[in-house]
Amino acid sequence: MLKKLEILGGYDKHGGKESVKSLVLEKGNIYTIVGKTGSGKTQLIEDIESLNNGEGITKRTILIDGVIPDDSFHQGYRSQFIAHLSQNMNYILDMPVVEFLKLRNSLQGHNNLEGSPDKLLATANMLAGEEIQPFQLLTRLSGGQSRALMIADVALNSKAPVILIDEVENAGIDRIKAMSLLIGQEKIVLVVTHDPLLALYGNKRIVLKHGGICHIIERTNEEKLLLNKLTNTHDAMETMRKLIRNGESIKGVNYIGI
Ligand SMILES: Nc1ncnc2c1ncn2[C@@H]1O[C@H](COP(=O)(O)OP(=O)(O)OP(=O)(O)O)[C@@H](O)[C@H]1O
Repeated sequence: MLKKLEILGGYDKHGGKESVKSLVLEKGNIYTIVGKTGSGKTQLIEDIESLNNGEGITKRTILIDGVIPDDSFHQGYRSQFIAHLSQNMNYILDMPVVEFLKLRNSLQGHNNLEGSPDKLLATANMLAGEEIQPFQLLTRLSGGQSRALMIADVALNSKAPVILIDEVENAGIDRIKAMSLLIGQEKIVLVVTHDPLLALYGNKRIVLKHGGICHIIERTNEEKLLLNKLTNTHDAMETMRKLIRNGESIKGVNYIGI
């Protein structure tokens, strides 16, 4: 059972040593990864995903519970250790959503209740802006619906203790619900984001510059209060979005925080 993941600093794009020599990531925490375009956010996610062993362009080293994972770990367990939600859509079959989920469960031989097709669909629909119908074809899902399905799948079915998420803000899903769904599972969650609400949602922010981790910001009490206000604004916006989408007028919304 994973206790901690550790990133040992490597080199930035200019060949300088990263200011942060070691960063320990613990279970039950969300870490957001922030920085300008091209600062190396995705590269950091890739280093973690590939469990970089001091090589590659950044020369970072990823330790699992204090040690470099050996070859047998890479061959046998790595894919179950890390779940990566990216912009890519990996479902390629063209069949109704519910049939696909049933087929997948039977192929994997786990008909456990957690990931039953009905529960997975209901969970995905908590996140998707537009409801996914059970008999909708997979290839007809919108980007947001696909994303919602993948996040629900990882939250309910994946045993991976580490989750890497590359930019969910433009995915057309309720990003705060998605985060709370994932964080409820005692996992290490790393999220690349430019969104202040998501950034403040994390306990720590990993700041990148010129390809190197330059510092770690702990969320302050002031930011925590701000997060509450932003969450109220977000909830009000979501309610209004639904009303507008349904062709209704905006009334009776709780405007606290706006
Ligand atoms: N430490 C490093 N040394 C050398 N090259 C690096 C380093 N970190 C990142 N790069 C390279 O810099 C380029 C930009 O990095 P990356 O795509 O990770 O940036 P990003 O912050 O995710 O950008 P965006 O916000 O635009 O998606 C990539 O080609 C990446 O491989």
